[in-house]
Amino acid sequence: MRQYDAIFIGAGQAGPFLAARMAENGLKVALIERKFLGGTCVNAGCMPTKTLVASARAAHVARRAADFGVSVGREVSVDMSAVRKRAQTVTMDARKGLIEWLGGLNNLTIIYGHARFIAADTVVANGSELTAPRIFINVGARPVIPTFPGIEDVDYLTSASILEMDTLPRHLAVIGGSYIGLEFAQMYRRFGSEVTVLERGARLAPREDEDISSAIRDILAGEGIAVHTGVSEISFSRKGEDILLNADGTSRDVSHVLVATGRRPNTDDLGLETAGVETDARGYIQVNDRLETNVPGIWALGDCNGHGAFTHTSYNDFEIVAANLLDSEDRRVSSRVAAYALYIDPPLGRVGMTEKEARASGRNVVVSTRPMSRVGRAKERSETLGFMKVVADADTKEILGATILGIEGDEAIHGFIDAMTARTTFTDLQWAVPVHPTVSELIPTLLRGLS
Ligand SMILES: Cc1cc2nc3c(=O)[nH]c(=O)nc-3n(C[C@H](O)[C@H](O)[C@H](O)COP(=O)(O)OP(=O)(O)OC[C@H]3O[C@@H](n4cnc5c(N)ncnc54)[C@H](O)[C@@H]3O)c2cc1C
Ligand SMILES: NC(=O)c1ccc[n+]([C@@H]2O[C@H](COP(=O)([O-])OP(=O)(O)OC[C@H]3O[C@@H](n4cnc5c(N)ncnc54)[C@H](O)[C@@H]3O)[C@@H](O)[C@H]2O)c1
Repeated sequence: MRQYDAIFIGAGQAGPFLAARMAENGLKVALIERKFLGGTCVNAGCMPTKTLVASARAAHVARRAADFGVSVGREVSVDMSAVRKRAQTVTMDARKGLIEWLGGLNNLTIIYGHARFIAADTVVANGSELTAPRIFINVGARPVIPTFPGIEDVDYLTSASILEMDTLPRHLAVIGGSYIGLEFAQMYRRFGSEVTVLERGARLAPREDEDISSAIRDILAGEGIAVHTGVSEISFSRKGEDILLNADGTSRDVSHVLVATGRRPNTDDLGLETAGVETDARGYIQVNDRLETNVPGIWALGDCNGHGAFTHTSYNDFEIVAANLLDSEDRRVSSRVAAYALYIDPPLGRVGMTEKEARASGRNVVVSTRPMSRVGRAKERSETLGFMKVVADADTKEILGATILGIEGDEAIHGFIDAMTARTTFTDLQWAVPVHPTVSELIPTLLRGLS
């Protein structure tokens, strides 16, 4: 039995940073990873996909070159092998950086293998038993594959396996019209594939407000993506080299299928029952506001605790636990302002409540919207699709949430993230003097629309 001060299971976007802090503080730490350091974000998530999104945007801009008075000479084509290589390079550089950094730390041992609890303070990995008074779980999540009839007979793709593609699909069907599905749908359309999106919900990105879902649909349909919502019965069969996709009685002959119907936590083969760690019905580890599980000495960070499904929320979990354990602070997950982006182009930047959530809260809600066609930066770049919207409490003047669907919306939303984190009222911001010509310059005008 090997004795440590702390054991980390999974090297995602929280564990390695906390492991490093502890090792630097002189604690003896084991970091167990069954695949690659950096987890989903580095190896099969944010980094490769945003690199691919950038390639797809380059193709899109090149096709629109004439709109800017620029000639590119001949028809734009995409070398999928070079596109894939570029994404792999970004991933490999990041992974290599982690291997060098973590591998060079004193007091930190990296163990490659699947870890499983055999007691509340003991795990087994690669046949060795390791014990520690503190165990941190950062095991992430994986794609959910619904039991569609015939799915096992076809070589469907997931968000991970599609990253290995180095040829262009003739026709890509995307099942699931949310973050993963929409990013890949637009990307492959821009690479040159025919793309069909099938979403079970009544609209795309069903968690967003209806006006946002509808604008997203317009953006994607405008690029020639076929969008079908409210789809309930999906089945598959083989048709020679192709796949016959049947959805609500309509058959489509497609060359590839991407299943992007959500993710589930990697908590089903972890021995959590043996350790006595509680999960909810969907397998998410139950934690309190300080990310402690019901078992003293065991914490859960990142996607597996169900309090966030993003790299920045996982990293913030690290910050919370590090502050509480190493810096004598009292940080809590409930003080986090929820924010994220959807990386279609133009992107969707989001923070806080949707309008629907704000109205359901029973507050006296005021809303202001402005189209991106009012933004100088958008006009100058000939990219005026989308709009911005802010939702506030008319009584307290609190900003409850904001959305920027439009060029640079993922960056401009940070004005709202910062304001909400600082609990600034909208009246304080209405007379800010922004820089011209930026996307953010319309924000004071947007806020003046609240009163
Ligand atoms: C296609 C895609 C695109 C995304 N894009 C974005 C984006 O643009 N922005 C964003 O914020 N988020 C994005 N995400 C989400 C983001 O990748 C995750 O939220 C982020 O990686 C945080 O995950 P984590 O720290 O919980 O664990 P992960 O990064 O998932 O890492 C968990 C690690 O644990 C390991 N592991 C699991 N079980 C065991 C075990 N029993 N023993 C040993 N090791 C184990 C796994 O191999 C893995 O390496 C995207 C996700 C996907 C799939
Ligand atoms: N930009 C980002 O930050 C980013 C990008 C990609 C992924 N992610 C993370 O990955 C997570 C998973 O993303 P996701 O898009 O797979 O999941 P999701 O849960 O966001 O969306 C899944 C979609 O599939 C639909 N769906 C479910 N079952 C279906 C069925 N049988 N037929 C048709 N449609 C069906 C759902 O209605 C939903 O719209 C997200 O929660 C997010 O945190 C983040």
